[in-house]
Amino acid sequence: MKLQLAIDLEDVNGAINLIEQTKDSIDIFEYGTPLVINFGLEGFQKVRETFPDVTLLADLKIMDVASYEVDQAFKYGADITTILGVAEDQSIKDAVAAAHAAGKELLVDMIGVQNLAERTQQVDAMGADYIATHTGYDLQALGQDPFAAFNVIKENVTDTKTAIAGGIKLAAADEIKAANPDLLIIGGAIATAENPAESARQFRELLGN
Ligand SMILES: O=C(CO)[C@H](O)[C@H](O)COP(=O)(O)O
Repeated sequence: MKLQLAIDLEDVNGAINLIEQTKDSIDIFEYGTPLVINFGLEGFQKVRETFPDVTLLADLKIMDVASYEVDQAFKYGADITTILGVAEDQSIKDAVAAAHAAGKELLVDMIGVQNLAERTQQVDAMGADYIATHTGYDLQALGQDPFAAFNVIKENVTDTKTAIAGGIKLAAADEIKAANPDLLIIGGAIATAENPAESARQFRELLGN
């Protein structure tokens, strides 16, 4: 299981500071959508220039014009980018093709997908690298957690790696271990902790690798 830190802060220097504090414990750093919206890929480039060797995911949540947007993410230094599972099939196929032509990876974010089992099978057949269940902040506020949805994804993939995101805390250690995703995505539980380095270290210890 790999550990991804989702950085949903509102400033690039804060993101850089957080990476510096946690980089010994984290496999993949996510340049979150709020950073994309506020500072675009030029902000992302600053993170890449500061950390040439870390694995960076640009959370673009692409919906259309997929090959162009995927290409842009990689042009600015991303290793992985994201498209939404509710996008058109053609967009997801174009995104997979563009990512693999660049020798990079694509994560399909299933936020908002209603027919999860069927859509997971369809996306799995399109050749994406990761399929992620994602309970967004708006549903987290209503008390939903991502583990039930994650099991639907896990039961319906063949080769695609699985990921889970959305309000996951260390208190869910047993559920995390039982779910055993390929990629565990943690945002606020590390980023807004009193001691992010220690929180990241505790998640790393839970993963046991
Ligand atoms: O993509 C996101 C929001 O759209 C977040 O990065 C994801 O939900 C993980 O963060 P958290 O653990 O704080 O929910």
